[in-house]
Amino acid sequence: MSNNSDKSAPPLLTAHGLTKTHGRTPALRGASVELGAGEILAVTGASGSGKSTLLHCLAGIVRPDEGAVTYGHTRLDQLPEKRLSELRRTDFGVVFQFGQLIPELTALDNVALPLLLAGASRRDAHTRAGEWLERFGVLGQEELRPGEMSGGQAQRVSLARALATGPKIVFADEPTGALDSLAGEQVMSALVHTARESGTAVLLITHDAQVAAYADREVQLHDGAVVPLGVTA
Ligand SMILES: Nc1ncnc2c1ncn2[C@@H]1O[C@H](COP(=O)(O)OP(=O)(O)OP(=O)(O)O)[C@@H](O)[C@H]1O
Repeated sequence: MSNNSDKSAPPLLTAHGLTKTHGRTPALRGASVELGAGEILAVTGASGSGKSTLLHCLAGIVRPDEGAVTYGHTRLDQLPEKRLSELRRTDFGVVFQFGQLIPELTALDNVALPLLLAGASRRDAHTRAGEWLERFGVLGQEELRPGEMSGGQAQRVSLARALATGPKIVFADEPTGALDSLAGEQVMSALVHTARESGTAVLLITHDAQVAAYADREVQLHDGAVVPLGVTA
C-alpha cells in the first residue's frame, strides 16, 4: 500500500531567493521561506527588515523583482493578474494591523461580503457570517460599524472575515500591533484555535515575542534575508 505521509508532502507555499527594491531601498535580498499545510509560522525581525514586503510577495499582493513564489504547483510570481486576484480571493485571507474593515458596513456585512463575492446567497452569507462572528466571540455586535468597535473587536471581526471563505492560508501582518496585551492575547488565541480547527496555515508577522510564541515555528528576517533564529550578523 502506498503511503504518502506528510513528511514527503511538498510545502504549501515556498519563497525562494526573493529580492524586492522599493525605489532605491532594498527591502528583500534573497529571502527564502517555506510554509507547510496547516502550519502557523511567525516571521519576526527588526523594523525595516522586510517583513511586510515578504508577506506581500507571498500573498501575491506584490511581485518580487527576482526569485520564485510557489503555491502548490503554481508560480504566483508568474501568474497573470486576473488569475492571481481570483486565487487571492479563494485561497488566501489577509489581516492587517488596523483591521481595514469597510467603515460603512456593519460587522455582519463586513464578514458577509467575501462570501457574497464568492457566490453565496445573501441569506446564506449572513447566516455563515453570524457563525464566524460567534466563533470569534463578537456575537451580539453584528450591527456595530467599525467606528463603534474597540480595536480588539475590530480585529476579531477582521479575522472572521479572513477565515469565513475557508482559505488555505491566512496572512496576518502585526494583527495585534494596535492592541493592548490582553486584547492581543484574545485575538491570538482566537486566531490559532480557529486556524487549527479548520487546518488553515497562518503566516504571522510580528515583532512581539509573546505573539510569536503562538506559532509552531519562527523565522527571522535580517536586512531582507531569512536567517537562522538568534543569528543577526
Ligand atoms: N512602498 C514603499 N516605498 C518605499 N520604501 C518602502 C516601501 N515599503 C517598504 N519600504 C522600505 O523597505 C524596507 C522594508 O520595509 P518593510 O515594511 O517590508 O519592513 P518591516 O520589517 O515590515 O518593517 P516594520 O516592522 O517597520 O513594519 C524599509 O526600509 C522600508 O522603508
